[in-house]
Amino acid sequence: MLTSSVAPLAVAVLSVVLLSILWTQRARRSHLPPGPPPLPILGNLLDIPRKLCVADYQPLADKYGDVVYLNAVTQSIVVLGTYAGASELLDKRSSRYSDRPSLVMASLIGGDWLIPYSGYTDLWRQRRKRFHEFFSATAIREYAHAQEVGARALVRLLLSTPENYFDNVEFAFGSTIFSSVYGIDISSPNDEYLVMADEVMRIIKEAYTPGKFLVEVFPWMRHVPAWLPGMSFKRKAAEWSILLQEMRNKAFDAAFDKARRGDISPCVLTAILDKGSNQRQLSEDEEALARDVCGVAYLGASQGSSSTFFTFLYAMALHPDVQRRAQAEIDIVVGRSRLPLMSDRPALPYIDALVNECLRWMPTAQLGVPHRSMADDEYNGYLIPKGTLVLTNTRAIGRSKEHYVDPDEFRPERFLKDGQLNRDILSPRAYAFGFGRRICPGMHFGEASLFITIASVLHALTIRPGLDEHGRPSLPSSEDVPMKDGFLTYVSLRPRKASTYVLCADTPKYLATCSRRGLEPTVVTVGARTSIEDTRS
Ligand code: HEM
Repeated sequence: MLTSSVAPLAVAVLSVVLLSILWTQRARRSHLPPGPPPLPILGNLLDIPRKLCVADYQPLADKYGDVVYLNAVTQSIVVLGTYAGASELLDKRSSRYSDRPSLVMASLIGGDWLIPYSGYTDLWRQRRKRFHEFFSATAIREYAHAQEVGARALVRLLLSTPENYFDNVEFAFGSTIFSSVYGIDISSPNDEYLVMADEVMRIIKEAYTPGKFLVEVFPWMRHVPAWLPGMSFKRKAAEWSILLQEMRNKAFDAAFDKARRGDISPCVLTAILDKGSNQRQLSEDEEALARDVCGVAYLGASQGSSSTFFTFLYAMALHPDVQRRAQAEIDIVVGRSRLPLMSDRPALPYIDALVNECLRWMPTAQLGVPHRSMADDEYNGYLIPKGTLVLTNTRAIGRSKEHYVDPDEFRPERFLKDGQLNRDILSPRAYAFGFGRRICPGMHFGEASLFITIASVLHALTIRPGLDEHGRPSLPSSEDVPMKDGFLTYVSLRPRKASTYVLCADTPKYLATCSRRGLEPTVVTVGARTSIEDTRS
């Protein structure tokens, strides 16, 4: 009796609850930013460009505007196309937008300490704070020498094997960060630390590719035994976690040993040791933190600097006028008998402007690195739901007419006024290195490395278009040039005429040693031009 009278009431209540849920969801959806209409269940999965690369994404931006909303099954994605939008959300409201997407594979490979990928956690805050201490604008002055040595190593390699410039560039930036962090000099691309770090980079790329592993869609799979069919991801993760730990510890242990013996040049590790609670001794926690900070530096650094340098090479081949102007500035300030030094930087504003222009014209992370929102938010009347992945179209910002005149042109002088950097023009460091609490903590190091490497290479070499199969100069349009791959065959490097200098790691010391021992510095003839090269390494 009771049952028969309650049943209709229960059905009515349930219907009201369901309707109100549906109504709320619909109302929420109607406040979302514009985007392609979603399909049932899949959402916009089929609209999302496979690699979410900027060229594929642009038609969506052209159609739906500066804030585009996409939904991949259950994952909300927002792509911001203006500096104002990105700065408002990611800089000003940084406390709500500083998380990262969390991936099961990341925790299976033990990657919680990897600053770029970890969530907005206490562990991340601690590591990031420590990282910043050793890579602030002031702290990086300590590594100027290592950066100069790296730039010279690259010049030497490019003079001897210009056709291998791709590997040479990657090696030079990799070895520079290694010696800045661990005080370890790396003399060959086959060095075990470098090989290991590159392998780890490859693993990280694979492990952090969204949708690559089914376990990201069905997280319960992580609890299924590894020997069952379809569980190869678990075996992979176990192997990878060993490699990741090896990479974190091997160079650190070797450098730590050298530091204890006092047999190491100033580097991040020595700076950490000097700041430790007890001279050159670290507590267990301090040591774990130090291992993480040092390990992350190589992984963070390796991508940004070299891909911006490839942009530079391409831009120089395309714009010989810019190249000539940059070389003229270097020749006047530095002269032809030595390579540029970091201390020349204040007198080389055009080179600084050139670095800026490379970062603006083709930013490395063209859709930024995803930030994840931590609470519902509202922007320009649109709802940005909690858990949304926010991407920034940094390429569109760099090419925006709102900030730059003739934005598609490669013109470093846009950043200069009265021979100095013009602070009124939006600097690419405001977006090319990301935003807010997640902004790249290695930006000062990265910029300085680019400056000295670009100045040194321009001093020694001329960059020209590569040749096509008929031997004619050929350069694809910038739209067709991928950031790295496929870009190799298009540039050729030639030594500049009439420059003679010493290409060794520590020129004054080398010359002093030569004169003390009554030795002549080694002279090597390269192409049309004579240079003096240190053959010790
Ligand atoms: C031209 C060179 C570089 C460029 C263009 C660049 C760009 C970026 C970008 C776009 C991000 C993502 C920021 C965000 O999420 O908003 C980032 C993060 C990061 N970068 Fe760089 N970077 C460069 C050099 C370096 C160097 C030299 C280091 C290390 C010494 C480094 C270490 C890092 C780290 C650790 C993060 C993660 C920050 C976090 O998630 O909290 N980067 N970088």
